[in-house]
Amino acid sequence: MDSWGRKGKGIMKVFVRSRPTATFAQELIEILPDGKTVQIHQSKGRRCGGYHAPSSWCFQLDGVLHLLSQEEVYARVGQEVVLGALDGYNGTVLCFGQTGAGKTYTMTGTTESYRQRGIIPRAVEQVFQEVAKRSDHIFSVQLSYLEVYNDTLTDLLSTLAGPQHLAPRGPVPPPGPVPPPGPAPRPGLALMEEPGGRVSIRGLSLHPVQSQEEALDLLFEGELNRIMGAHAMNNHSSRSHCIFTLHIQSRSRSLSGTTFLRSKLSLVDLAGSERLGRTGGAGQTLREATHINKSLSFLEQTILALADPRRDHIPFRHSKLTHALKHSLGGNCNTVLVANIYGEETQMDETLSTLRFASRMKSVKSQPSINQHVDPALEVKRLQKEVETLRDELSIQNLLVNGGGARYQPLSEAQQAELQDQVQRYLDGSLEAISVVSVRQLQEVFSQFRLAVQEQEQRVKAKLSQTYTLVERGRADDSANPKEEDEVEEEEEEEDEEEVGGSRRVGGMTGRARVKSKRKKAKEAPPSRGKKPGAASPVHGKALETRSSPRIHPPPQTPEDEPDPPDQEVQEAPPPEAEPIRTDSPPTKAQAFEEFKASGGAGLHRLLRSNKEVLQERRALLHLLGQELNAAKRDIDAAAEDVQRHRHAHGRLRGSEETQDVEEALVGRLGALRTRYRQHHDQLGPARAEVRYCQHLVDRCRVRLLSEFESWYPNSLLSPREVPEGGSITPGLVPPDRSPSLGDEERRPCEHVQSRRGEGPGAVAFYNAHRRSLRRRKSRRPPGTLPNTLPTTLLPFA
Ligand SMILES: Nc1ncnc2c1ncn2[C@@H]1O[C@H](COP(=O)(O)OP(=O)(O)OP(=O)(O)O)[C@@H](O)[C@H]1O
Repeated sequence: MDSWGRKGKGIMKVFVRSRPTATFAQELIEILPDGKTVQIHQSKGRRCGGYHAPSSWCFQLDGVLHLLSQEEVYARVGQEVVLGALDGYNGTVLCFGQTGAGKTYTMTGTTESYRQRGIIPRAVEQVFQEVAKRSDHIFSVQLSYLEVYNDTLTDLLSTLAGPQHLAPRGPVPPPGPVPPPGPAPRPGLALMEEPGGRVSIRGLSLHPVQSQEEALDLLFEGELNRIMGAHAMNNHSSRSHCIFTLHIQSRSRSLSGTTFLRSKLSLVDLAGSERLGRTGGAGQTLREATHINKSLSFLEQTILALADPRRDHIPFRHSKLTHALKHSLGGNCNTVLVANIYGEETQMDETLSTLRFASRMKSVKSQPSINQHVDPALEVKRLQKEVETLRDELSIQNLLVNGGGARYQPLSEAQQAELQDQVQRYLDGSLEAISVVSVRQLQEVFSQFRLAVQEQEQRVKAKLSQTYTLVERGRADDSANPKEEDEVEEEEEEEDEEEVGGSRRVGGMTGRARVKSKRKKAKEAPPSRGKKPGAASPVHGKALETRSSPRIHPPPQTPEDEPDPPDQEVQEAPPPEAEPIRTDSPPTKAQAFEEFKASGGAGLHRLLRSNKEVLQERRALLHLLGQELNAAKRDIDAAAEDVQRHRHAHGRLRGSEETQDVEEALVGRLGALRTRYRQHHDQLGPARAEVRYCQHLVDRCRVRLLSEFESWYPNSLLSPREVPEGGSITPGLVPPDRSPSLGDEERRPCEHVQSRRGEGPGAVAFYNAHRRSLRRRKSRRPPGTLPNTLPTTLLPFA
């Protein structure tokens, strides 16, 4: 699929969008039939009649979005940029224009209506739809929301906990009055220029998001925190510039892919340009307007500099806004500008100035390029594999062309013995030179020399010790238990065979780590306890007993290696068979676990068992494959030796046809064996991955079974007074009188959401996020105060 965002034509796209109004100045604003040109005619009353004053201006743009719905606007403006961002191109959409011309409506839309949502929520929806479609890639999406107000940076999402921060957290505020709603000030927020020229904002929170709903939740949270104000031109005016950024990272699922893509999609709602006299502001509003105009004027200067090929310095650092947007204007970015105009006669001066800005922006060049990065760890793996393949190829080539002198595979035992013999003969002087044709052989020769030197040293030491009756000590301890390694392997195997035993694996160690720990403990234990089953504490004894007879399903118990035993009873009680079960007391945890497996946890238990069966099957296959691989390797060594032997024996008769046939047959066999080896080898990786995955599933099932048991145990088997305070309750077991129920207030929006499901695939996520933002707003507003935002109107104001 080819599209603008990915072809990267190198010029910014500029659209004009007009705010609908009943008194649209049709005589003065003419939209030509090509849908791309706007002509502005000077009103007769205002024409100054001078020689230089033109009576009309013509602006050629990429499209005029007049009376178009939000959906149509997004299709023209946003869709391609978003697709580009998912393919690794940086993308920016900016809304610019006079105050009240519809920038926020275009960028965010109304948060109450799914149909009238703007570019940001639509972009979020498209990103997650595409992520779901592109199943051959793994995506990660993070977002940030920055506000530039009076040339100060604010994190609009700092009210939320949990994201990554690049700056240290601010000092703890002293006790005092409750702060007003909105983001807490983050003194650490600062623009940083990294080596290589990349601009980052220290302290701006980055929020990982997994779904459209999560992202919208954050968008609406940020909207709550934006600084809004009312003035004569707009009741609900954004007094700041806002930059909503999606940071997208993707990598191919294929194991051979070592690169990943990282792109930024910046969606910018600029504050409105305004004539100070017309907005009627004073004090705070006037100060804000001065800052807004100043930063927009710097933006314009920056854009003019970007558009001028003779300029080698671009004044990005003049304002926080341009500095933050350094890589979002031109550069390697797909940039789209929406110039919002308010087409009433009284607004003609502002309209003209917006259109002039738009046409200047159109001449800014950009060079979009994919932001591809190499993952060093994966690259090393790929290169290692390539070296292995090349080595194989070299050795085959050498065998076929030069008669197989040089070898690039590890040396066989026979070859090592041959070299050892050569080294010995060389050392005792019966051999003039050692013939070496590969680096591996050279290394082997060196290690044979080292061995020879070490042996010589040993001999000298032994002689000396005999002479001076020296006794060598300290070796006995090391070989105290030669079977230990084997036992470890066996124990490890049995660990895997073992049935789930209550809470013993939750939070504990796994596999080899557990065995090592046990071995260490066994060493540390007093000698009288030894390794005898049952000699230690009951639980310890039981655990060991279980190992010696893996077919008996052990009851759940706390392993001795678990850091915090959850239940004293299980730790200290004698084994079940030692104490008769008291009918008037609750069953032990071990018995309860058996019961749980037969009742509430039966499904999970069955799943665990079948997963384990699959795991065992896969392991057996892997084992078989390993054996076949070893056999193939041995066959190759034998066949290579046959070839050598044949050449050695028939060296002088090489020209004879019969000898050649035999040699060809031997070499052919060797080739076939190598192919078989490679086939087995290729299967090994996927087989190992399968085993790992099955093991992962088994582990998850275990953990799930245990955690469900932990929830089930106190509620099902103990009387209510025995339920520990704060003990968890499994949803299915909650008594009806304790079940959580939705209040009227909660239920109503749910019904509302249900009824709106038909509006579109993302409507439910949109309304869910909206509902949550309303709740947050309500909970933050001090009692008795009015909402801090006014209802959004769809009608033009008078
Ligand atoms: N295309 C449109 N369709 C319907 N209503 C619109 C449209 N454009 C703007 N409006 C309405 O006009 C009003 C002002 O729009 P908005 O707040 O988006 O302007 P703005 O350019 O962001 O202003 P400011 O710079 O002061 O923040 C809002 O009530 C909005 O709903």
